[in-house]
Amino acid sequence: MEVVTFNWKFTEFLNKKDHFKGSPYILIILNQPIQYSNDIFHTLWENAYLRICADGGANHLYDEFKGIYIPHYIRGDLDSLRDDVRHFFHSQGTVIQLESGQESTDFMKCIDLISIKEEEEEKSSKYDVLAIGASGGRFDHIMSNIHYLYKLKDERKIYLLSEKNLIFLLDKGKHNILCDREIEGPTCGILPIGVQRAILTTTGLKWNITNVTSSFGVMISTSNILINDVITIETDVPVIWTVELQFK
Ligand SMILES: Nc1ncnc2c1ncn2[C@@H]1O[C@H](COP(=O)(O)OP(=O)(O)OP(=O)(O)O)[C@@H](O)[C@H]1O
Ligand SMILES: Cc1ncc(C[n+]2csc(CCO)c2C)c(N)n1
Repeated sequence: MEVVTFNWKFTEFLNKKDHFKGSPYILIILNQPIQYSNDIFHTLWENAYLRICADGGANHLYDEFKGIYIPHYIRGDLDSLRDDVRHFFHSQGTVIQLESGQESTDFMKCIDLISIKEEEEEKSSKYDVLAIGASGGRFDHIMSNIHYLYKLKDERKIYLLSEKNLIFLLDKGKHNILCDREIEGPTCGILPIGVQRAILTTTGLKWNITNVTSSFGVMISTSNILINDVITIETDVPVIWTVELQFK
């Protein structure tokens, strides 16, 4: 069985010891306060292939950085984008796209844009997405952001990144997660969201399990602790991996 490896190497990436050599990613700024230090945000921004604000995400970018960072696109139903922010970014060359459908969120509308760009570029592979601001604030928004990890799991890798958490989906199968314990951990969790139950086998954690059934109302692994740099997880259905982040 194929083993899927996740390797973010946050420290190397954020210290810019090395130019980012991972797969190219697209940065989506969601409508939440941007809580990173300037250095970290700068690195996330600089290394992105394309930068997109989901509607009111642009307000935060503008308020936080006073127009230093100009996104390629602002997209959404534009019910959150302030007029002063719209005018400023428009004057700086940002493409502002109104998509008024009320069946999908502005996050999803931004991902639709990425698919459109990939078709235009006739790309055979899909860009990874790094979405910031996905896990704070409104619970329905947080769940919707996680829902899109499931919906798009066969299409591309999406990472939800906040100042405190990294969240991504593990599809059914075997995974090696290479953790950078300078920044990731100590706590982590495996969440069988959207499935009836998952049968899990793990190594590298303080509380490992072997062929154990995990489901809400029975047992879920939260407040677990990384004890190795490499965590292995085997699951028979998709589950959510979450790890605490402590940026120094
Ligand atoms: N409080 C929040 N917590 C987590 N994610 C959020 C939150 N607010 C917004 N987002 C994310 O940012 C995106 C853009 O925000 P925006 O406020 O424009 O939302 P929306 O999709 O128009 O939904 P709504 O109209 O219900 O607010 C959302 O689609 C969502 O992914
Ligand atoms: C069953 C159902 N529930 C809620 C919505 C509303 N909704 C979902 S995404 C979205 C866009 C937010 O900008 C809105 C308004 C719907 N359409 N269908």
